Amino acid sequence: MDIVVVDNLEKRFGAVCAVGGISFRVAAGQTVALLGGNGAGKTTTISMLLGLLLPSAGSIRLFGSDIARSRAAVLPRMNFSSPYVDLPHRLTARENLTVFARLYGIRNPAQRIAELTTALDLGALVDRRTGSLSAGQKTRVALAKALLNKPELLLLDEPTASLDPDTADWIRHYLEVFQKETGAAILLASHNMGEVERLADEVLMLRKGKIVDRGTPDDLIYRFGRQNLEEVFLDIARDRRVAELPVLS
Ligand SMILES: Nc1ncnc2c1ncn2[C@@H]1O[C@H](COP(=O)(O)OP(=O)(O)OP(=O)(O)O)[C@@H](O)[C@H]1O
Repeated sequence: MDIVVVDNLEKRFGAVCAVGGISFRVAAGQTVALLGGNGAGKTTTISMLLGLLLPSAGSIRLFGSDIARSRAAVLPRMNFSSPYVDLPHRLTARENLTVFARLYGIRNPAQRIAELTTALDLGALVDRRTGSLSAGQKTRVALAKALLNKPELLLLDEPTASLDPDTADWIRHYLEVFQKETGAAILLASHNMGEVERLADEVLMLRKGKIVDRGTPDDLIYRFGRQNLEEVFLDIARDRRVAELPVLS
């Protein structure tokens, strides 16, 4: 079952075309990754799926409903994590999680927070003020926030940003387990190619708001004749640089 159906989605900011007519689907239990350089349109796409930005054109269907008409019905079934959205600094991590648990109408917030505290190893952090946590610690609290309502659709913008390699690795493992247990659909934006290679069933290569290539990580690596996704990404990025070089007369 398709949880996300995006059709010809566009977002313009004045003269800037941030997202230029992209179409994709994410099925239950599937992870789709948005990959692209700085400014390619990943965050803008995620913001439109969350209903934080209105598309300039195109449509977004989530759980079979047009988000433009049924945002209130679909939002409780989804959640997101982004390093660009800070939780209030003066509250402890537990207080922040409790506020969000209440917003999501979770029946037993204390129990759910305890589960996530164990799962994400937050025991030493959860009663500290959020503003006093390191970037990597905040990332883990943000992930706990994203998992509070056991979302059927999880939007992850750089989910392992600022995490050391060991912590990032077990967070990825935890996301895999969560998806296996719940059948959640995941849309992931990441600059970490190893992460995308490991987690994604399909990769959408974005450049200047357009999908310039797509496929499974293995398919892309094979077609580009490369060893890994990082090399594929560099091929695509370098094409762009060549195309953007000024023409010398
Ligand atoms: N509010 C805004 N007003 C004007 N332009 C914007 C706005 N938000 C994004 N843009 C522009 O839209 C384009 C896409 O930005 P977006 O943040 O979606 O890229 P991204 O792929 O997430 O990049 P990064 O990897 O750097 O996070 C960029 O050119 C950016 O400057």
